[in-house]
Amino acid sequence: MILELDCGNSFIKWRIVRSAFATIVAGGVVDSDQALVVAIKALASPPERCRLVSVRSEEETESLGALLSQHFGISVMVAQPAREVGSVRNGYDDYQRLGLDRWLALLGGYHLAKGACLVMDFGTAAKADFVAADGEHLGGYICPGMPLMRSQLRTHTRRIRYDDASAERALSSMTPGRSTVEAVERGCVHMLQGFARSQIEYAHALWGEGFTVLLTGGDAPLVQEAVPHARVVPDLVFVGLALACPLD
Ligand SMILES: Nc1ncnc2c1ncn2[C@@H]1O[C@H](COP(=O)(O)OP(=O)(O)OP(=O)(O)O)[C@@H](O)[C@H]1O
Ligand SMILES: CC(C)(CO)[C@@H](O)C(=O)NCCC(=O)O
Ligand SMILES: [K+]
Repeated sequence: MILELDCGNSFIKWRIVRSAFATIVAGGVVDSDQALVVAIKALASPPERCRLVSVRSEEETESLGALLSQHFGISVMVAQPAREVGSVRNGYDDYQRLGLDRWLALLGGYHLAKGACLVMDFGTAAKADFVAADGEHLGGYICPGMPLMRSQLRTHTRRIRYDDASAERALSSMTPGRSTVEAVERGCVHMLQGFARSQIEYAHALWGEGFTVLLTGGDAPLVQEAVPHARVVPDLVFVGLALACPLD
């Protein structure tokens, strides 16, 4: 059993897979290291190995690794920046600066698309990355995701206040908002969808029709309907993690 972790800015996504590329046995989303330990302890059989990707600080990532080896006696393989993996070449001037969640998502995207692809990840931040047919990463874009847009509006205005339950209800439709919560929630979704559409336009200009669009991240479903031909792959970062950290 392999424990796989994607440590994002807001949440830790975890799952247990049977062998390197095989079946998913369990999985979940937690908001702290402690909650992760509790979730893994509740499993019928403990993991024997672990691989993870983190966009957190080195200290935070190390302390999570230490916690896992303390509780489960497993060694932890941590995804590292790379100039290339297989035929995919990191497009940053300084390859170490490219966020590892982006790097793994685009490795996974190219692996699945087997050709030119546009990979978009809608998490705390929204990210888009372009990989050409020969595996060259052309670079990408980063902007605030849904959680950051919404919290900026709530924090920097006096009269935007609403709870999470009404936010969820507001997204049952995309017609112009008739209350604050509808106006903000739907407005932010439009921002994400507009971001996605403009990336696709750019990909069209570069590659014509010959490319695949892949969507991932917790808020990918909010964008999906605006991008009818996209493939939604919730575990895209894990696909890349298996390629960057082979355990077999
Ligand atoms: N089951 C879920 N668990 C957690 N977040 C979810 C879930 N479903 C949807 N979301 C939404 O997904 C967003 C967070 O996405 P994700 O978990 O991909 O972020 P992250 O990995 O912490 O951030 P980033 O990828 O930018 O580092 C939030 O807006 C959250 O409300
Ligand atoms: C952009 C985020 C925060 C998204 O999780 C992450 O990929 C990151 O910390 N990246 C480093 C900066 C960069 O990718 O240029
Ligand atoms: K992520």
